[in-house]
Amino acid sequence: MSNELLSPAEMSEADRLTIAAGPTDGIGLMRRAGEAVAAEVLKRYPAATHVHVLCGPGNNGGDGYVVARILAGSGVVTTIWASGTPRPESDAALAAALCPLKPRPLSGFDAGAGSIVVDALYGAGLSKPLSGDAAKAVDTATALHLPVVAVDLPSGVSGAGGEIMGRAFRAEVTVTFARKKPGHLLLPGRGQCGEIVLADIGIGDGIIAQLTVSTFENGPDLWLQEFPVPAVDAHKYKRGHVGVFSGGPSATGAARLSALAAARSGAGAVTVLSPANAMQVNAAHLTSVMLRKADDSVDIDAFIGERRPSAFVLGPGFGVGERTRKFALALLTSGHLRDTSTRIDGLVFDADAITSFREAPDVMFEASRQPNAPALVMTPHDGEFARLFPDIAGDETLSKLAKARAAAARANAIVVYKGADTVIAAPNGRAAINANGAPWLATAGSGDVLSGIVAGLLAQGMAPFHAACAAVWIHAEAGRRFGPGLIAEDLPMAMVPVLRELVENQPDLR
Ligand SMILES: NC(=O)C1=CN([C@@H]2O[C@H](COP(=O)(O)OP(=O)(O)OC[C@H]3O[C@@H](n4cnc5c(N)ncnc54)[C@H](O)[C@@H]3O)[C@@H](O)[C@H]2O)[C@@H](O)CC1
Ligand SMILES: Nc1ncnc2c1ncn2[C@@H]1O[C@H](COP(=O)(O)OP(=O)(O)O)[C@@H](O)[C@H]1O
Ligand SMILES: [K+]
Repeated sequence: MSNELLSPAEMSEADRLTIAAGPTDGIGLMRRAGEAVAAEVLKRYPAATHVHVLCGPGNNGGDGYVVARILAGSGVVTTIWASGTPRPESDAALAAALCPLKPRPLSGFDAGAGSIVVDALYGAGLSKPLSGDAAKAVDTATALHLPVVAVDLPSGVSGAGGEIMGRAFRAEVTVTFARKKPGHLLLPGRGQCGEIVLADIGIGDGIIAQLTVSTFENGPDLWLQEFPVPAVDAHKYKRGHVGVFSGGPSATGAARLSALAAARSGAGAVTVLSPANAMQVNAAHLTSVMLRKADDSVDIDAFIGERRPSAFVLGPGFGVGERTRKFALALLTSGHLRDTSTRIDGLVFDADAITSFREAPDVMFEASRQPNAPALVMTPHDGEFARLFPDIAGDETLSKLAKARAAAARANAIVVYKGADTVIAAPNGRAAINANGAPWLATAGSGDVLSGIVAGLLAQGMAPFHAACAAVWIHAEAGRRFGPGLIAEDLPMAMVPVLRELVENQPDLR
């Protein structure tokens, strides 16, 4: 697998383990890193008149000296602009010594039209906001509209969390090594990277395996093995039964969107659970999806007892308040109603089910921590996240990845922290960052569809973290492929070709 995302600390550990295992040494890794960047520059900009390589004082700068040496050796007019000098006897100092070009001070950086910038100022070691000559270099490159090739990360972007520290280069291409870093996928960092090229510099899969990485880029590699495909002798209830709670007569659409998505994602049966006064409205709009009255927890218990649902969605269009809290807690404590052979595989709390606990989030967390509680997946967008986890949301030292992890641990739930860079985090610290979406998904009801897909996959027995990851990826893929004109109603149908490809690519078709 190559979907692991390495923190700066994990990357330097990979570096250390590789060198310890031999035969590659530190300068060997640096040489391969520089060669990969130089090859990319030569391939992409064959007509460049002049390449300006900006070198920092650390190993990122060391990579830059290798790039400059290769480019100059290939006949490209090359200038090095250096900020500080590498620490004596470091790999970077050796790379600088092997480079025949005399560096000029970064303070004087200037470039003519047709030039290319190689940004090798700071990478994984960025420790404070860009300032002084480095910040000025960003401004100069931006003002001159120069194409930038970033080494490892655009300088100023945090590899751990994607934050922009002070200022950052906006690269056309970023060449990174061994594995991507979270900062390549999280916003705003992702927007600064341009195209990301992953170069093999000799850090093997065996080394990465020793790191026990817990952060991944979301994609089929992570969960395809587990993706549900019905067995030959399947019947509809074996494929899972999802219950989706509907709001009142003027707020029923969200639940139906969610229900349809649950059905499309492969649940064998889906029931909309409706207040008595919204039964007619729902009935007028449902065909394959079933309908049943659910006004209170007695109705919920009866449904669970008689119809053996395996997953529920609560929240879309449901309304904020005491009734929602009661329903949520009834579901979280429904374990006692089921024997282990027919337990509820999971709950999805979205929208109003999240907001309803804003005054007393601990009441929900307490219930979700009980040993019998069904697995809980929550799908907050930014606003909902801040209502349930105000202190985590407001902590500016935390990245979106760290926030999602902290929330998942506190709530004992899978947290799908939505947005253009959705993060899926589990209470045990595993997390995935999603990057296949598109802004077409920013349309009313899109989140309702997502909650239904999660429930559909939970009902088919996928483990909660993987169900959430798969749902987010499928939802994003469907929206991205559909493109302009997308509305939430289109998403369930747009999922079909995506699902087909997943099933056809499944390694273990039953
Ligand atoms: N770890 C690995 O496996 C490999 C790392 N390589 C390169 O090494 C880089 C990491 O090297 P380092 O750990 O030396 O880190 P960097 O070269 O990214 O930066 C470290 C240096 O910059 C200074 N610094 C950081 N932020 C600053 C700021 N805003 N203003 C002024 N000074 C600042 C630090 O004090 C330190 O001297 C990677 O990004 C990559 O380019 C490659 O050589 C290949 C192998
Ligand atoms: N710019 C974007 N790029 C990619 N995905 C996006 C973007 N904006 C929103 N989304 C996705 O669209 C969905 C919107 O959900 P949500 O905010 O709950 O909307 P609604 O409440 O209207 O259903 C989420 O899955 C989110 O990740
Ligand atoms: K850089």
